[in-house]
Amino acid sequence: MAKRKTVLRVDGFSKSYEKGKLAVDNLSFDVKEGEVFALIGRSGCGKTTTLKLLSGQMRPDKGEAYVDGERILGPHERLLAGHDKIALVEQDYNLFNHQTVSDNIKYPIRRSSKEYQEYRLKELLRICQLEEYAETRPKELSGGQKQRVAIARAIADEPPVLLLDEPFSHLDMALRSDLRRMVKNIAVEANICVVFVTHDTHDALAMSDRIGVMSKGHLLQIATPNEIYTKPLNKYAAHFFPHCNVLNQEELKKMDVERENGLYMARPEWLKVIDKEVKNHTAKLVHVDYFGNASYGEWEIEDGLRLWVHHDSFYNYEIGETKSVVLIEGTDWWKLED
Ligand SMILES: Nc1ncnc2c1ncn2[C@@H]1O[C@H](COP(=O)(O)OP(=O)(O)OP(=O)(O)O)[C@@H](O)[C@H]1O
Repeated sequence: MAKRKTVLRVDGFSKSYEKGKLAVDNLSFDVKEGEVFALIGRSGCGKTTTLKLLSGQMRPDKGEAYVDGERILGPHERLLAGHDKIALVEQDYNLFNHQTVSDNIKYPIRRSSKEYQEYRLKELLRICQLEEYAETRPKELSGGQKQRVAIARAIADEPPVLLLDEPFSHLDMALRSDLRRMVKNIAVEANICVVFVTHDTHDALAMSDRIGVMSKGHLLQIATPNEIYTKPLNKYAAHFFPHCNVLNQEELKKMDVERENGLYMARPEWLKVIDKEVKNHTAKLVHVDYFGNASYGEWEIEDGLRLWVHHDSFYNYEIGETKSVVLIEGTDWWKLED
């Protein structure tokens, strides 16, 4: 595959609101053309502040960002807020409710020729699946449709970078799936690099090429969704995905697993329930989280030692039932850093 060029480079961003308390702490990352990059992390870890620094709403105390090699200016260096090369879609969409969808989308390119405006509008209505709503006003649209208009308007002027703040937080599961696909298509088709912040680990895993895990203002780990899921750096990154098993050396010993001191992780899919009795692996089912297409069973191996196990949709275990829980072949406990 051809090497993609870096479009956005963030170099050592730091920002504090209060003296001595860094909201963003020496943050560096880069995003390539056509790439979707997710920033995930617990509430208050600095995700929104990072987007505000990037979108030019706020000035970093330290550090710089570059788009196509050109330093982006802070709000104190510009007459108008924001950047032409970086578009931000905020959670509340900020659409013009008294104008039609078409007028909203054409707003950023209103100074271009009429021919270009019409050509671009047609293209954006198609990409964002809004053709039938061209003459509708935003107040008559659903949340998902409004989100699509906001994205179409943000990319109208062909910015190389698109920032999305919690893009799908108001939407139901079916719509989220459609929009994830749309954003991914936009990134590839228009060669835009997309940075989005989210609390939703499904959105991050399903949509991004790489994920940055933030903690207390800094980036803990940057990796592909698969690496983040299977090889998280530490307990914080591991627990970002629910139903995660993190055990220490002593706990592993109870299952005859000998390891050096430290913490170890196994995803629920790495474990399975078998009928055969296996010494030190017998477990009682104490709880089930049911999701329709699958479920997660909490199995108690010893008093207090519980493991989450992924069950497929055909499981028929009863609470209180005793079986054995073992690792599936080809998987192993993953060592986490402190
Ligand atoms: N305007 C502000 N004044 C003072 N402190 C702020 C301000 N905005 C954010 N903070 C603090 O900065 C830190 C980072 O906040 P930020 O909103 O960037 O986090 P976040 O990861 O986006 O959180 P969430 O997921 O809840 O939106 C937090 O400790 C927050 O309390």
